[in-house]
Amino acid sequence: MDTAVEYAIPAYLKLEGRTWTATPSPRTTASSPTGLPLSRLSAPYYAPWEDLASDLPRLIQTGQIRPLIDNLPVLTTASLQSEPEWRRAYSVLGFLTHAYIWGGEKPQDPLLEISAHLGLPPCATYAALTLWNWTTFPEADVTNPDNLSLLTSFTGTKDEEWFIVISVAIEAKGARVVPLMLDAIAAATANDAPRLTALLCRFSDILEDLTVTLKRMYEKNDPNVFFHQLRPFLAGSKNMAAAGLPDGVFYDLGNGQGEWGQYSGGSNAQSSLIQTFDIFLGVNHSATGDVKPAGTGYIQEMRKYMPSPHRNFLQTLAKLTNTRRYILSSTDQSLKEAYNSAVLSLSSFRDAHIQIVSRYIIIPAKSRAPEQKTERVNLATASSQVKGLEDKNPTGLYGTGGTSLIPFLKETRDTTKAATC
Ligand code: HEM
Ligand SMILES: N[C@@H](CC(=O)c1ccccc1NC=O)C(=O)O
Repeated sequence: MDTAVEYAIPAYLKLEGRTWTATPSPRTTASSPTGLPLSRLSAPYYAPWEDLASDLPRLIQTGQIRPLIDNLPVLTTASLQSEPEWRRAYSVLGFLTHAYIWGGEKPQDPLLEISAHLGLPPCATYAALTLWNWTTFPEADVTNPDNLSLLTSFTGTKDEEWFIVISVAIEAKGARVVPLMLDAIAAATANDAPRLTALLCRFSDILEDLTVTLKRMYEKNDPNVFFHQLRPFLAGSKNMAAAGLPDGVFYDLGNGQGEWGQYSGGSNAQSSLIQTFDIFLGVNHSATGDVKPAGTGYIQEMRKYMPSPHRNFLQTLAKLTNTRRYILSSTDQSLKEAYNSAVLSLSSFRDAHIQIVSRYIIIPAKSRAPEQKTERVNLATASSQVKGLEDKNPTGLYGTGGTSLIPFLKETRDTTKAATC
């Protein structure tokens, strides 16, 4: 296996500690694999959390999850030692939180502390559900979703597993692009147009390969299972009045104290990968997506739902990137062509994604739900019933992040395309 370059997240994190100006040797980010997400907190102290997490589908289906979570002891973070342990704790508590809210509210101090430690909000983000929630076997090619499996699941279905591991495989493949982009920035700085052209062509090839992996979503994730069984659990607590959470979720701090919070649900928009590509190519989505506070778009807002090192990486990359400026001022025709096809490969990725959203959300939302899942369906479509939003979106459908899906996704696709020169 191609060592740690293939592990998206470790590669990102390793880049954190570097200065990014010099051309890295292709293997500097690959020297030592950081390893897989921790599959279990080994300290017996945390067994109450792990035992519920490992049996989640059954406990949800049999209606036992709420009383069991109510009776959980309030554990402290004192026994969390390594960063992988903090991440595992975050992932497990993210699952328990959403299982409690949607499977039957009361996340306690540890989740607030753990999320503060990681620079994440106290809910099931993409990091909890995806980045820190998979495993594989020794020597496996982690860019192939067939080799990946899930640690914690809401439904216990293959469909849920496939939905998540497709993203993990994309992260792993996408990690290869990170050193490539840094090389490209260095090439632009050195006024080396032929090298920049070659790197942009490789960028396009990898992006096309990511689209192939994205389209594998259809293989083992049934749209009806996704929409009716899984998706309700991914929903957040923001704009969820119609689902019965007018004020969001109460975070109990104990001794009668607490506060209400509203958070977006989990979404791949909370992955730093695609945003890295946008920043590198100079695609600017700042006006895209209608979220408060005014002046910041949804894509920008979603950075708050990323682990803080990812957020910092994006910020630094935005300061460093010079490729688009360099290409615009260049007269080199093959460089411009290479840049345009890189941009178009990213907009094709977004096109394939829009088709997936039609298949997995728009179509199932129109069809009738299986009998026993009626209540779940209400939850699945609840965000579309939020008062005041219907008029803006005739399809009545919203992303887990609360955006009106298709118009928003088409806008990000069109903004991408518009970057061609
Ligand atoms: C069944 C599978 C999927 C469905 C139904 C789906 C649905 C959606 C929806 C509704 C949004 C709108 C905003 C939001 O809710 O955050 C969104 C955004 C997004 N999704 Fe997906 N998604 C799926 C899989 C993926 C995968 C595998 C990726 C992998 C990279 C991905 C990448 C993104 C990105 C980057 C955004 C932010 C918008 C953008 O940058 O264009 N999605 N997705
Ligand atoms: N925004 C999507 C959900 C989504 O993309 C997602 C949610 C949790 C974990 C990973 C996700 N994305 C991709 O595989 C939706 O509206 O259904």
